[in-house]
Amino acid sequence: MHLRQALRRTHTRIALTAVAVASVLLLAAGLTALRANTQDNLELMARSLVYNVEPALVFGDKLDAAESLARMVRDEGVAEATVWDARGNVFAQWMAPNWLPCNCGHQLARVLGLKVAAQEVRASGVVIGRVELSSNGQRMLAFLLWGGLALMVCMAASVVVGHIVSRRIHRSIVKPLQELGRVARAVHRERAMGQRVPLADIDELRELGEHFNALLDELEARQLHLQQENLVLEHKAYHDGLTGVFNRVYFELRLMVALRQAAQTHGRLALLFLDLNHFKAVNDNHGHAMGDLLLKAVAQRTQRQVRDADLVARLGGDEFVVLLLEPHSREAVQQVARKIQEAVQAPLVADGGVVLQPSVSIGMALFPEDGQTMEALMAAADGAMYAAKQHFRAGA
Ligand SMILES: Nc1nc2c(ncn2[C@@H]2O[C@H](COP(=O)(O)OP(=O)(O)OP(=O)(O)O)[C@@H](O)[C@H]2O)c(=O)[nH]1
Repeated sequence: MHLRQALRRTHTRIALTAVAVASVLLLAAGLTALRANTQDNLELMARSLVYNVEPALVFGDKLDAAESLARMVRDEGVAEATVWDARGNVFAQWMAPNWLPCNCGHQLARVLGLKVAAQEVRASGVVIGRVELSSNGQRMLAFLLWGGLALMVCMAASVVVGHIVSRRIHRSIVKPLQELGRVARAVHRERAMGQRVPLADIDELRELGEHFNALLDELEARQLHLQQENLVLEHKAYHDGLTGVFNRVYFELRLMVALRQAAQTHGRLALLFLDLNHFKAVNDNHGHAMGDLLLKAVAQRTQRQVRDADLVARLGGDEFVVLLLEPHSREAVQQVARKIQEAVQAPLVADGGVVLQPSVSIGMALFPEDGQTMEALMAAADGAMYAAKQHFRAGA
């Protein structure tokens, strides 16, 4: 069952019970008071009748007694009024016309214990007759009917009010709870950390919403921190710390994938191996920092000579490698190698006016003709670079 239905049901039950209990108690109290008042009235009227019918009894004037009866009790809620003579015979009588299909008022009066009001008629201290009055109970019946009607109206009003109250409560309690659920679901399923719950009007729920939002703030900050850390770690894992180009791990991964794809599509690949000449002398003569500067310059200069899709990596020390994807021909690769060599070997002016004259040996290998596995291709490029270095040494 939904909370809204439960609230509506509970409110309606409480309201109906309260109205019913209050109405029954009020009706009971009202009837008791009315019964006492009716009994008093009957007694009072019986006493008045005694004085009015006494002359008629003394003179035996039944007509006058009947007129007195009718005149006095007609509109006073009396069911039956009887005057008895001293011998116990009916001297005069008046009976109220009954408009109702049943004798409900009279029966109600009996149920409520309303007694017949009786008074003796005396003349000169001698009992000459008796007067008896019984109530028709119609005032009490009317009270009961109007009270019942009012009870119905109150109950209908309670149902309406219960409905309105439950809707208000639903809006102020259930809606905020639904919002909490919606945001929690979005965070859980879609990792939507940017979502926040709107704050409710009810203090306790607003406090809950504030705590929830604070928790989301913290989670979002942690997630951001983790993402940044992951990026840094990923960068560290695949990049060379000094030069910023890719490292050996990443190069080997990419070469493996490129070889597989090239084998499937009958494509071509080219590998250039670079090794600086006499790099040790730079370190020795100008210091390690100058050596680092040269390594960074070599990385940048090489990177500038290739396309974005190609890959430059530092294998370690003064060794670099370039992976060229889909080269047109061996001549095209040789041309790229020449461009790289020219760029790297341009003079490098360091701070303090020191001018370095870098030199590099480059070896190349092509897939598939020079090697079909990663190891074979790298060995071929390394061999070619070694041959170029030997050539350089022989010339130097
Ligand atoms: N500044 C600097 N030097 C490094 C770094 N890593 C390696 N080296 C040095 O680079 C040099 C590389 O050695 P080699 O390649 O044998 O020296 P080379 O003088 O270039 O010898 P050839 O290649 O035969 O011409 C070594 O002296 C290493 O100490 C680095 O990160 N920074």
